[in-house]
Amino acid sequence: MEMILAPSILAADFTKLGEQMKETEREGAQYIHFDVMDGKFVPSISFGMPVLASIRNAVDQIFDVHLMIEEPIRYVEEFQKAGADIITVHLEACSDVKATLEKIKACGAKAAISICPDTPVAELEPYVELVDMVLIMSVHPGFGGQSFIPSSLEKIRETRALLDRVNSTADIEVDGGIYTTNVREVLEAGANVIVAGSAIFRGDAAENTKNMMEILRAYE
Ligand SMILES: O=C(CO)[C@H](O)[C@H](O)COP(=O)(O)O
Ligand SMILES: [Fe+2]
Repeated sequence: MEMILAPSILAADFTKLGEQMKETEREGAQYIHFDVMDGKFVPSISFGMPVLASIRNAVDQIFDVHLMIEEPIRYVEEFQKAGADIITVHLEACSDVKATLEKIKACGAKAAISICPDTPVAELEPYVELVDMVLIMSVHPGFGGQSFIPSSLEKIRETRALLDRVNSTADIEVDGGIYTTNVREVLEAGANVIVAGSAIFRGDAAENTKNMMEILRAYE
């Protein structure tokens, strides 16, 4: 299975964002992770469609858009048009999860579902056959730079067991507090898409990507 790195630009230096994204691309990061926050589902506000559209063509990486917004069904079409390849919505944020996932697929993007640290994996069960990816949050969504919550490892194992039964081709992405020091445990638990913000963009993005990719490739 291909191990994928998704650098989260939330932690990037926005005065040189294009160049930093290119550095991660040159060193082998296959995705760019784009965190959208609405100040309601999560306390903070980040960026939205115009920013995505403006950076979309700076790189050829897959744009992995993580919507931390209430009722994301309202915006999936606009994010797809702005350049999203994968759109992740939170189970906790949707009044109709199935309709939201179907709308993502209908506009031509890949659909993913995420759960917060306090939401049990069992709640994913009705939706896993509809998705291309499950995102397990390993921090409470809303901010970069937090510490990895250790109980996430058991949730990753449970999700892998669920997918083995229902949708074995789906990916498991994990997001929050992942560094070269703990990424091995996350991969060993069954994840194959790793989001990393601070670990990539604090310091030398090229060097950090290279080091993370070296670990990921050893698990392929
Ligand atoms: O979704 C997120 C926060 O809600 C971010 O993707 C995540 O926090 C990445 O940042 P870091 O690697 O610094 O923890
Ligand atoms: Fe994220």
